[in-house]
Amino acid sequence: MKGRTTVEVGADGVAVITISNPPLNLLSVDVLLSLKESIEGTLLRDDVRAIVITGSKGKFSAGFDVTVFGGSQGKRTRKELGFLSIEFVTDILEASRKPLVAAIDGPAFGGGLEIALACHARISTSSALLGLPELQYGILPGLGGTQRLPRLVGLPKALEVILMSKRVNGEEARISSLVDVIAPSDKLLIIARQCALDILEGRRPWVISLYKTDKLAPLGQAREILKVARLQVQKENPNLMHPLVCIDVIEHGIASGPCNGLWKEAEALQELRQSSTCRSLIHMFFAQTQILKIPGITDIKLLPRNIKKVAILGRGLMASEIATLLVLSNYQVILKEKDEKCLLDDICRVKENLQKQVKKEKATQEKLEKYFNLIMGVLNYDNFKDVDLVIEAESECLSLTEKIFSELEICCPPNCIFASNSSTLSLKLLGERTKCQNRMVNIQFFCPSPVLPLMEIVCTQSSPQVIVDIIAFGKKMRKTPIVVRNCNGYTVNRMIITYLHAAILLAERSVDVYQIDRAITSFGMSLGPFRMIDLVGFQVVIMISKIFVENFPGRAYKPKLIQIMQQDNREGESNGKGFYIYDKNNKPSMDPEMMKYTEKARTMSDVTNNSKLTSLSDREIVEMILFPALNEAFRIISEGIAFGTSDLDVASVKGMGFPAYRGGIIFWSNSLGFTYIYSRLDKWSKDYGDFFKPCAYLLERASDGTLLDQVAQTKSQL
Ligand SMILES: C[C@H](O)CC(=O)SCCNC(=O)CCNC(=O)[C@H](O)C(C)(C)COP(=O)(O)OP(=O)(O)OC[C@H]1O[C@@H](n2cnc3c(N)ncnc32)[C@H](O)[C@@H]1OP(=O)(O)O
Repeated sequence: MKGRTTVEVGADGVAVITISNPPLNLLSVDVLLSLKESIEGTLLRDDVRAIVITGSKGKFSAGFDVTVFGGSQGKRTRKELGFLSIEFVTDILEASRKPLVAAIDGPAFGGGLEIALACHARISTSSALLGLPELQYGILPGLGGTQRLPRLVGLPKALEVILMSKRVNGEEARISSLVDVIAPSDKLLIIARQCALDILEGRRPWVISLYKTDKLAPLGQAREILKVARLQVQKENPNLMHPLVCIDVIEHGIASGPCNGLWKEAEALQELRQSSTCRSLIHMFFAQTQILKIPGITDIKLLPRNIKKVAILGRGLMASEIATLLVLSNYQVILKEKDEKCLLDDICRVKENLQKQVKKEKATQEKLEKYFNLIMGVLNYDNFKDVDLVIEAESECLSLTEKIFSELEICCPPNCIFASNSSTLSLKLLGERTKCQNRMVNIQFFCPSPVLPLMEIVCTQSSPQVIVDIIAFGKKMRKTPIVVRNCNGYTVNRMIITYLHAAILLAERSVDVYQIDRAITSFGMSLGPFRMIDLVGFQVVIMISKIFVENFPGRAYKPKLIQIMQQDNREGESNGKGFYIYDKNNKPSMDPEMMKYTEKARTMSDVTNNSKLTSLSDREIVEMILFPALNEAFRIISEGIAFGTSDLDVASVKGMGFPAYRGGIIFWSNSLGFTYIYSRLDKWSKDYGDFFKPCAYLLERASDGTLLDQVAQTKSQL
């Protein structure tokens, strides 16, 4: 048996039942059966007057072990379906004739929180974290959460928590009545016991969440709220069914009564847990825990050193973007620029970026002042004596950067980490020319940063300690760090630039730019390739394309289209004109002049209008654009640049905007089959050139039929 519950009865007549399945007290059928047995046992004992449920070692329960979802368990009978949620949680736990109180510390997620919701009161520490994150796994709360939460906190708040998988701390939970009392950790059990006795003796109400009605709006009003929620989720994720199913289940409970709602919830869970969306999202969950298991680095018990002060060597836009990210995570920042004017421009941009946070209600004006005071603008190295990390975002020129790093070696403390943000310079060459290669890394951020939260840490001779420090630094900035080995063009850029080049290749051969963006976003990418080029800026894409063509002359595509457009003063969103035209609120609209540029590019490339390409279906467009990126991903794996295929799955989702519900680019490719991918690329390479030529590694996989990353695969097959 994995996990169990223990019972301790005190002299006050209160039984404390503790869920124990370390480290997170995850739930399983075994744990729930043990909980059922413990509850039934205490209900029978005359010396027990009331019951407190808690979790061992300060952790209530992080919910169900999600490895039980995503498989295909066949059809279940109605009785089996409702067994845990109805026969146990509702009919035994919530219906208990002795009061039950949940004492919550640490995580109370998913099924863990749902058990607490069925108790007659909840006592929590202020730092506990509560949430129903099931939608993140393509399922819905399945132990009554869809019915009890709206009745406890009201429909709008419940929708916010469930649909956005929002985690709230104890304090926030108290404000919304999800929690009844806040208690310090060391008094949690004492207060919970007292609360249970208070309920028994009528000093506190005996609340059965499932039958509460005071927080529920009348049916008509509730339907209006649910209608808005449906529109919102359809707008945000048109390809996903499960959020809509969840809303239907909530509505069913409001319209037909909570017991009917519980049955509908159980049936929906059974259906959703077998979906490919569920399998893919669970794979993503494990891939994210996998990426930071780096042999020889994260498994040698190194503790991250505390990075407090960060210096940025400026280069306009990027320097101010990084400075904004840093102050928002409470780092002290020194921003160094080459002259007063550039410094002033950078500082103004940081201020503007921070103001946007206030506009979006992500920060208050008061906090903004605090953040802003964390920045010091300088023109020399005088204040670099105690910096922990320097991020060089100044030069893309090797000799200049080399000079900067040798100056830094003199001005900074001996443990200071030197990071470059260059997208083009060879970290290896740079390292070899300085004395500090063991404390040197490259850090890549991805644009637009709020949509693409990836942080790529590129290392050559970097010491494990430095990598561990930078991983912790990235996490503190709420980034998803992945660690890769150094290579020309850098890992994620290699996939992204191939993806963008494939789109340009099609556009230069008459496929409509806007049809491409539509097909790609319908597939689920957060941005179409042309919208992405506009956002990143033509200048950057041209620069990275150049590096790519230099480094991979045999297979790189040489795009003409963006240069032609740039000559016509198109830079992307930054100057309001790119593949789209932008209004003053940066809202894009299609540009009727686009054809002019694609025709010119076609003439320059000497390619003719190809009727096969102009009649491509959306699916064919998606494959012609994503398979080359996949091909590049296979090369990256075969070169040993990534530590595991999970890195590329996470990188594609967090750095390219690949849909998480397809499990990342490699997981998706496993589902399509390598023989198919190989045959498509092979055919296109004969028709349109070596850009599409399948790599040797893909040929091997197509021949022997093995899946990639068997370990991650098995873990997610559940
Ligand atoms: C029927 C019900 O309605 C359905 C449900 O209950 S769905 C489940 C809802 N629960 C969740 O989503 C919780 C997800 N977990 C988390 O957010 C975080 O693990 C946490 C905040 C609880 C703790 O974070 P942290 O202390 O950093 O630990 P973390 O490294 O993430 O996890 C420790 C290990 O537990 C695993 N784990 C965490 N939650 C898990 C879960 N729900 N299922 C399976 N494994 C889980 C992690 O993969 C990791 O495994 P590893 O040691 O092999 O790498």
